[in-house]
Amino acid sequence: MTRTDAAAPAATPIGLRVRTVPVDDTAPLVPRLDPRHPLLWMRRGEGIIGLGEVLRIETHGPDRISDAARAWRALARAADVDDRVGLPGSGLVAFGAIAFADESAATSVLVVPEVVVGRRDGRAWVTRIETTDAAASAAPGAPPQHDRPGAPDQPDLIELPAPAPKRDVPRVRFTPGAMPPEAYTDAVAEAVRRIDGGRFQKVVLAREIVGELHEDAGLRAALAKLADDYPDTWVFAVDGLIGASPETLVRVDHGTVSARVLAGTAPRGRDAASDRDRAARLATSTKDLAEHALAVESAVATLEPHTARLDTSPEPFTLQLPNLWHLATDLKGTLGDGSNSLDLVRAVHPTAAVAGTPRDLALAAIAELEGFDRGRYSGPVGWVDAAGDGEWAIALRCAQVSADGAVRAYAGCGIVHDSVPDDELAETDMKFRPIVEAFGAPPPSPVIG
Ligand SMILES: C=C(O[C@@H]1C=C(C(=O)O)C=C[C@H]1O)C(=O)O
Repeated sequence: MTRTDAAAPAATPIGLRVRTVPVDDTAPLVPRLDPRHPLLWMRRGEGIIGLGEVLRIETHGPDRISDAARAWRALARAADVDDRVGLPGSGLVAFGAIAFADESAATSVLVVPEVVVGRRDGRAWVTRIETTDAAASAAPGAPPQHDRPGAPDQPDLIELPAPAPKRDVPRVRFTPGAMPPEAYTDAVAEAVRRIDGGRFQKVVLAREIVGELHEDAGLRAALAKLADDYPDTWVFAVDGLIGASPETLVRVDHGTVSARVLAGTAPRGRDAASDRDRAARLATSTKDLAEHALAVESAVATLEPHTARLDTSPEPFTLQLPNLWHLATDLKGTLGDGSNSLDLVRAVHPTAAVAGTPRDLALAAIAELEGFDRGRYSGPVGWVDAAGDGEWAIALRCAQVSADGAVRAYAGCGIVHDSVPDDELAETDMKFRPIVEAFGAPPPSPVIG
């Protein structure tokens, strides 16, 4: 595995040989994941998994996204790609997870796997990636590349790991981490005071819960549960960051661009009637519509300069998830300036859905009032291909699992002038549900009608 610090002076880009072929395999993706180092991007059963690691690009600091974009362009340009499938996610891809804050200690990564298995539109494929350096340094006497099963010339001969049987989800007991509940409601009250004082319009404040994962447990069962319980979200795993996000930061596919903005949240009802009522109240709530409008404005303002055309769905709609309702707006357009998906990630991150409005004042308030490092929570997570196309979500409803088994999960809420601290705390509990249940814990609070 090669590790590249993208901020270092440009060295000769590493050569990659990439071959994608169609396969008949129709087995689900999740059981094939490497439980220790899962790489996953999936929605409604379709997507890609990565096995092994050829190289990673690591970046830090305020230029972490543009540095990664530059390093990726150089790598992709030098790659020899034979893609016989031509679907989003085939050919050369890297899985990425990017830190939320400029000053975060967390590393931003693009990980290039050795093998990618993908499924989309009823088709399946396998991609084999290797460095040409590795090919050149094959030991004397080793069989020629094309005779080895799984060599790039014959990726269809790759022996895929057998799907693993379903296992129980590992039990993790979560306790408050940075920003325990009392500190959170205090921070929300202080944010409301500052908003009322005219300092800014909206700030997103998050809190953390922490747990310990048994060293043998692996992450496959937790990911299987996220995928089963939240099929309509982006279920992801990149370098220990796992989650199920409903929010599409940006997708780029052959010159088209799309995004889904979420802001404004309500609990699900206890029965069908109260559930409908919850959704109807959310759709007409002045507080939530105002909070939502700020998030849409920020997404449009940051995407528009890169598009020839950009349309938004006319009214925010209510998006139903198993744990809550969101207000949602879809954006769709065509690219106008040759940007790739990482360029757009750089342009839109952090949106008002996870930072606030105005952005700079909101970020300063987050640093002061939250006071902990969000790591990759609320940062971009997704994948990019050789042409720069890709799919990126905002890393929400997620946890970062470290090599030592420490699990840190995060959830936050947009605070506006009429936010009520206890309601916001309850909303974070709803948002923690996917991840705490994926780790075998009971829901943190009952769904109220
Ligand atoms: C910040 C989070 O979610 C964001 C905040 C929302 C809100 O405040 O209504 C809704 C969706 C997300 O954009 C989170 O899940 O941690």
